[in-house]
Amino acid sequence: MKFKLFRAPEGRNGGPADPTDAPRMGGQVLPAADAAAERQRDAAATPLAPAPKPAVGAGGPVGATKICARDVSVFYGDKQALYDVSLDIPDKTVTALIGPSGCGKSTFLRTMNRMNDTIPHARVTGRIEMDGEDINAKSVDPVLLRARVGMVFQKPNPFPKSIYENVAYGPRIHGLATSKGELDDIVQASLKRAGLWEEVADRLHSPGTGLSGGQQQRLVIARAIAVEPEVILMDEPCSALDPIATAKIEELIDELRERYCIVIVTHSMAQAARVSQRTAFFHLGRLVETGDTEDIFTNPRERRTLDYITGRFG
Ligand SMILES: Nc1ncnc2c1ncn2[C@@H]1O[C@H](COP(=O)(O)OP(=O)(O)OP(=O)(O)O)[C@@H](O)[C@H]1O
Repeated sequence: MKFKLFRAPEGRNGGPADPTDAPRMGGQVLPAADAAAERQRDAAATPLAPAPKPAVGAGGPVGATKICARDVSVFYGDKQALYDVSLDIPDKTVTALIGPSGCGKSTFLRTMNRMNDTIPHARVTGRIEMDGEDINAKSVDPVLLRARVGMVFQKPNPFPKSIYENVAYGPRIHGLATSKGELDDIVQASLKRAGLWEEVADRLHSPGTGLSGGQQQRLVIARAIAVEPEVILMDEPCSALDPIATAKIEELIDELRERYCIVIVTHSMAQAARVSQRTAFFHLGRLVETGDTEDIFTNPRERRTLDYITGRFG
């Protein structure tokens, strides 16, 4: 059962990955730049890149455009954090947002489910459409939007409730199950899809906070999946995890992309190369370049992208 994103119908208007692991793609070893991602250095502002062309990514064909951002700027009070970003995000694809610290990756990620609305003094201009609908329209209920565009944060944040309740909470408040049996099925299916079922099946009523960090992150992903999202936003989902837990989440991301549109912010060049089919490079609040991940890492158009992925700044 699906719930509606909009309150009323509206017309169409409009932790690092393993640091020893150099990014690899198509058998080619790419420049290791993860260490450099920790460093910061200013550089000149960059021109706006054109919207990306549909293309075939490293891991297979990318889907049709799911989210379309046009001329998106974000201000925190008087300070502008994002400048006229135009980017098409394809469905059933992992899109990685990369760039040095403070370049606006998380700010842009948050525009896609209106999380910036929750930040005092944050103001968003421009237009963002999901399936052709303006997500900032007055008729859009941000709570429903955030169920359809789920978010996973850097630090796993399970509710202080049982594993079962963590996953059941969303479907219950959104009325996605009509019986306890149906709710049980949703919980089980979500935990399975998040690759956690085998590990927690015998302790569903234990606290979610008692799980390991990697398990907690998979629980949070199960929680997001349980309300049938179409898009999953991930803000450095592995940065608090060890390499083994990171590898599990990366495998999971690869599986999830068959069903969802996934956007991931990562500081790890190796991770972006491993998990994404599309990459967008941000610098100083501007989108510098976007394209197939393989192209961005092996043959970037912009000098600044090359300098970043080869660790000349970060
Ligand atoms: N809530 C906020 N209030 C004021 N300024 C903010 C806020 N959040 C972010 N900023 C500023 O906006 C700019 C972009 O920040 P953002 O967190 O989006 O960058 P980022 O690329 O995700 O950085 P990082 O990789 O370090 O997480 C930075 O200058 C940051 O200081």
